[in-house]
Amino acid sequence: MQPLILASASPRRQELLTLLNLPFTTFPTDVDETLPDSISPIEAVQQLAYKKAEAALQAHNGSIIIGCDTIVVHNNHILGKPADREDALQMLSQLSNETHDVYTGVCILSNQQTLLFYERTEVTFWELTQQEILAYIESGEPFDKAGSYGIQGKAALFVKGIRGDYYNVVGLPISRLQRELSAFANS
Ligand SMILES: Cc1cn([C@H]2C[C@H](O)[C@@H](COP(=O)(O)OP(=O)(O)OP(=O)(O)O)O2)c(=O)[nH]c1=O
Repeated sequence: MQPLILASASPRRQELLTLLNLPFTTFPTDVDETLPDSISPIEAVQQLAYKKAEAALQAHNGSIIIGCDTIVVHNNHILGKPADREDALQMLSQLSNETHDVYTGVCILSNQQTLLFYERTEVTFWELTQQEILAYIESGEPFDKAGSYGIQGKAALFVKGIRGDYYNVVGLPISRLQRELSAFANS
């Protein structure tokens, strides 16, 4: 197989990809993640995953690249990473006592082929008090995460229920990726 490269700075994605038992290296990209207002969540995550993979392929011709993007969607609003504490407070208050969707788009890209897919996971939060939200923001955990929370961290305590792949929420739908990657390598 051609060299495998994960186009990501996320340590969580890196850790999850090791589950496949395949040698890989990482190449973080710095693409502009601004989205047009009218874009759907499915288009948004796949478009950004493709952008990240494409940027990495330019630097690693001949490799197989994996690019990913994760967003939170509540009431048709796309929530990315919070800009500041105020933004995190607003997002977490919005998610309290509600169900939202987490979408991760994945792009597998080589010089010859492009494969795009996405996974959606439904997450329901308990009702959160202002005090709980402020303490969570104080922990610093929200700032590099879509929707201002990490299900794998202290925000585990916010989660009443989940439907779909847990690892998709963390940023990499690893079981689907394994299947898509072997289809990609065999086609
Ligand atoms: C909802 C949620 C998101 N996240 C993370 C996954 C992603 O890393 C991040 C969303 O930002 P992304 O832009 O998808 O990824 P990133 O900037 O961290 O890494 P890169 O672009 O280099 O691949 O939010 C969690 O870790 N836990 C969660 O529960």
